[in-house]
Amino acid sequence: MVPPMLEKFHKGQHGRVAVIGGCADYTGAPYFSAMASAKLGCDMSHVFCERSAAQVVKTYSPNLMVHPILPSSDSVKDPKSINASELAGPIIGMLSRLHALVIGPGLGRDGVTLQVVAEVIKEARKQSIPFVLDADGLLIVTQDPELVKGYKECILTPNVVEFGRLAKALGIQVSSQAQAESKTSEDEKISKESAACEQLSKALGGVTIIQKGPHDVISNGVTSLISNVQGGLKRSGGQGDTLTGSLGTMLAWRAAYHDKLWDSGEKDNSHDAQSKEDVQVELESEGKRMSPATTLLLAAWAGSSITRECSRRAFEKKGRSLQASDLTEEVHPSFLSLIGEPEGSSTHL
Ligand SMILES: NC(=O)C1=CN([C@@H]2O[C@H](COP(=O)(O)OP(=O)(O)OC[C@H]3O[C@@H](n4cnc5c(N)ncnc54)[C@H](O)[C@@H]3O)[C@@H](O)[C@H]2O)[C@@H](O)CC1
Ligand SMILES: Nc1ncnc2c1ncn2[C@@H]1O[C@H](COP(=O)(O)OP(=O)(O)OP(=O)(O)O)[C@@H](O)[C@H]1O
Ligand SMILES: [Mg+2]
Repeated sequence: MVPPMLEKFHKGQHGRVAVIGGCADYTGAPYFSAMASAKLGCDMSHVFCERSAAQVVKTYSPNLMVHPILPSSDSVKDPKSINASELAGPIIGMLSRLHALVIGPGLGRDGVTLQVVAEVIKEARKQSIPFVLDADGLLIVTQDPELVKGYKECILTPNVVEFGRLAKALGIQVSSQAQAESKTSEDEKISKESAACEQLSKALGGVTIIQKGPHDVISNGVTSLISNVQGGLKRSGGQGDTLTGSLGTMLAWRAAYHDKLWDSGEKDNSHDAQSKEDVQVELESEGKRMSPATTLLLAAWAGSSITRECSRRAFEKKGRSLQASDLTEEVHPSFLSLIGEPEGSSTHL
């Protein structure tokens, strides 16, 4: 699924990813997310943020393209009477040029902003653009689950608290951590946790969920995986942003794989994997193209594993002083050690 580095490619073909987030309160989250996308290897990394955040994010890095086009109560005349779809126009106008969106890092909870982003989600879905929803973006789903229900090109990345809120909104019973802890074996504990994730994914019509925690549980409602690559021991804020950015690039690469941007040397596959068994066969066999359900799980697993490896490496160097920005520096070495350059890549001239 990872495109090789070839001389024939032009700018943008390795991925155009946009992060929607960044407001007066939070400027770090969209930066960490967009930088993870860029450092993993996408060609163009955009941030669509509130105007008060834009200059700040730009000063963190000249590599990002930062657009102050996300409205808020502070930037509209009358926050009580807005036309959300009209206000979403400038962002919607850019969607057709993007391969993937990351919605939520540092978005904040301003009413106008959330209404506008809900319009962007509707349009992205209409255009079949894959997206990741995190942080305050998940609040939009908690308030209106129909926005994503049944959309197979989307990944939600809730932490423990966000997972609880989503489960409550959808009427799903989540066993408390204490209940899971009380299970005798590790296997039993994991199966209890993946059951809740699987149920939530089913209730949302098969969206993919990465439930973050001591290990990440990934489920599309039919197939569940556990990502248990060793992580670090420091729980600083902002590590979830490396996850969303990495997922953005993985989704862009996945789109390139399905669009046959390069000859992967695999045989065409007319069977569209749906069941757990089908997905397993595709994951274990080589030489045949994978189906979208399989590649989405793989993208989720890769993003999760890379983030945990970044955290482990950064913790090894920095110990308890680890900050989110330390993970950013580990994205490429983590990619190389977990995945590596695909065959056929010309990484040296
Ligand atoms: N540097 C930055 O700009 C950062 C911005 N962030 C943004 O901050 C906003 C709010 O995000 P929050 O994550 O604080 O969301 P919430 O405001 O919903 O707070 C969640 C709370 O749950 C707690 N919590 C987390 N995991 C827990 C667990 N396993 N058990 C018990 N409690 C747990 C956290 O300490 C936090 O206080 C989002 O927009 C987010 O993107 C964060 O991503 C952190 C970094
Ligand atoms: N106990 C843990 N052990 C190892 N890794 C963990 C642990 N808890 C979380 N992680 C990892 O840390 C990353 C961020 O997860 P976390 O639960 O902190 O998300 P978050 O609260 O949304 O973070 P953020 O502060 O960025 O919003 C994920 O990759 C997750 O796998
Ligand atoms: Mg978070």
